Amino acid sequence: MAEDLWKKEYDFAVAVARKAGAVIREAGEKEIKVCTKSSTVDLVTKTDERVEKIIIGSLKEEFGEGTHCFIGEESVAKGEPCILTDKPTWIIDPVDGTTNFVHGFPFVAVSIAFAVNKELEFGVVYSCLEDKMYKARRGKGAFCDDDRITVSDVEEIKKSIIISEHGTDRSPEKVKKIFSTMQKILCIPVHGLRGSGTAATNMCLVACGAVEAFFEIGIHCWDIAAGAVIVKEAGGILLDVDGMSIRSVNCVAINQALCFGETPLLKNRLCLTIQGGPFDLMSRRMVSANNKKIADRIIKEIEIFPAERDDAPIQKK
Ligand SMILES: O=P(O)(O)O[C@H]1[C@H](O)[C@@H](O)[C@@H](O)[C@@H](O)[C@@H]1O
Ligand SMILES: [Mg+2]
Repeated sequence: MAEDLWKKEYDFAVAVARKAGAVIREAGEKEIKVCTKSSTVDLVTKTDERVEKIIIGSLKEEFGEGTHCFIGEESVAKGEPCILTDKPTWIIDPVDGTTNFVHGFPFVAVSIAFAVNKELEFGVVYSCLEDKMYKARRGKGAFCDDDRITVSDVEEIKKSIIISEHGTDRSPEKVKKIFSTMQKILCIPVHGLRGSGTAATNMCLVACGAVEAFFEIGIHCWDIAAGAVIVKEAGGILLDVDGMSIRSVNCVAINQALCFGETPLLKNRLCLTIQGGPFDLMSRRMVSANNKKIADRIIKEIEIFPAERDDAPIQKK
């Protein structure tokens, strides 16, 4: 019988995600709930680092040191490289929804993905305060616990709920673009705009059909790697917002745009359209949706801002 490739790693990832979720819940009980809210919010929780160490330690113990590579949010924050090679690689966000966790806002997820030859083989997202285990293996469907999940069949943008996040950057120029995008999408109009505070959970909500699309500019590979497999295996689509293509050229408008920058009037005359490109795990931009029609419609409204690629060379300080 053909070997069920990576099944052992997948099953172990589910078990480790559940173990990590229990640690997060216990930390919430011990560290968070016992404090007054104001002191909690100031708490710089070390739970993220502790949980990532538990996850990576368990994987190394099970599969051997040096067998696999690791990309973990906390390890990268400490200077580890964020480069996806052909080697079997774990991509880990130990606590997705850190701000939610500190506030006791009930959406916190453990996100564990596994890639080989730069292809995502499986993803596991454990929403640990809801006790929901979302999981998917490439080519084998997506599940929440033992139930098969599929994306929504809605095609009309006006019947859609779109989910996104404003991230952690509060620089005025980025905040302006983020909220201008959200305003344009809301006023299409769509049925609603939501945000759970964790990208991984947002993508699982796309996969189970609760919302039609999730997008975020500035997101990291560890936030979305597992959710990407789950959305795709649930029948959804993943795109990069890869910039503008000019449908028709108006030279005067081009010159004006070069002089004055793009304005709404010019954008129309320039007939600029933002196209969705192939999903790029490291690009810091992503749209996941139930279908291309919904994805393309919201991509048109997204105002991109630059975000250094996750796999960009580390600048020597
Ligand atoms: O909780 P994180 O692992 O930091 O990721 C969050 C991020 O903090 C938040 O700002 C949003 O970008 C969410 O989509 C991420 O999951
Ligand atoms: Mg995260």
